Amino acid sequence: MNTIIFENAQSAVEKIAQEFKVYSLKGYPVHISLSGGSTPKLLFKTLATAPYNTEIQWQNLHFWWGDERMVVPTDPESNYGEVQKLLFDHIQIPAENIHRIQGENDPQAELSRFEQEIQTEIPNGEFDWIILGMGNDGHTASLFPYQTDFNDPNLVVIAKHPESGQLRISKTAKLLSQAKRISYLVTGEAKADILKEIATHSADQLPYPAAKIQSSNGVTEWILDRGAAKLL
Ligand SMILES: O=C1O[C@H](COP(=O)(O)O)[C@@H](O)[C@H](O)[C@H]1O
Repeated sequence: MNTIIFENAQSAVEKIAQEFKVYSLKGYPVHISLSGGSTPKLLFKTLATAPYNTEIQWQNLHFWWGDERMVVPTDPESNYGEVQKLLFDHIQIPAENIHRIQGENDPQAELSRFEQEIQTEIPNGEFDWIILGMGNDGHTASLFPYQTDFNDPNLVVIAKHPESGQLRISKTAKLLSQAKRISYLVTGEAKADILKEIATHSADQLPYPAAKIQSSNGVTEWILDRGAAKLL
């Protein structure tokens, strides 16, 4: 397990924010996939403030999501809606650089539309950077333990949250693993036990998608704070 451990969550997200700047200065379009849930909110707030809000060349960055809940963007559950509120409303970024999953649409129709958008924009299916989170149950994106088909040949899939039944659209394990770089951002002591399990077992012994999904030909890293890493 390739871990980078920071003193606190703010230092961890600052590291990621600096990487956004590095990618944005490359001078060509860079495709970045964001995660949802609670963990990355601090990252989005940090990116919206100085120096990142003005130093990052936002016009070079294209934003996608690993998953989306099938809700309208104004719903607090919307992964896109949170980024819009915390980040996009505070920076200058061309609308065409934002490739959201349209959670307000019919799931089947949106699955096809979004898959087509990926194929058009990224024909080789290799995202430059995919930032993922991990739920307390070991899910990542909306790929949940015991219900994920790791051999699904498609790029995206309709998933159902195992407890709430909420419908979601998620990138598949196949598409995620084609990324040039995968960074799991995990913070807080609540995730310490599961991180220890992942660090001490081989992925095939575990049911957790977060343990199994890695970049096939690139880098996979775990960006952690002290709390999450306390049992490692
Ligand atoms: O449901 C989700 O959860 C995971 C982890 O979320 P967190 O609240 O524990 O940070 C997230 O990566 C995923 O995008 C989201 O839809």
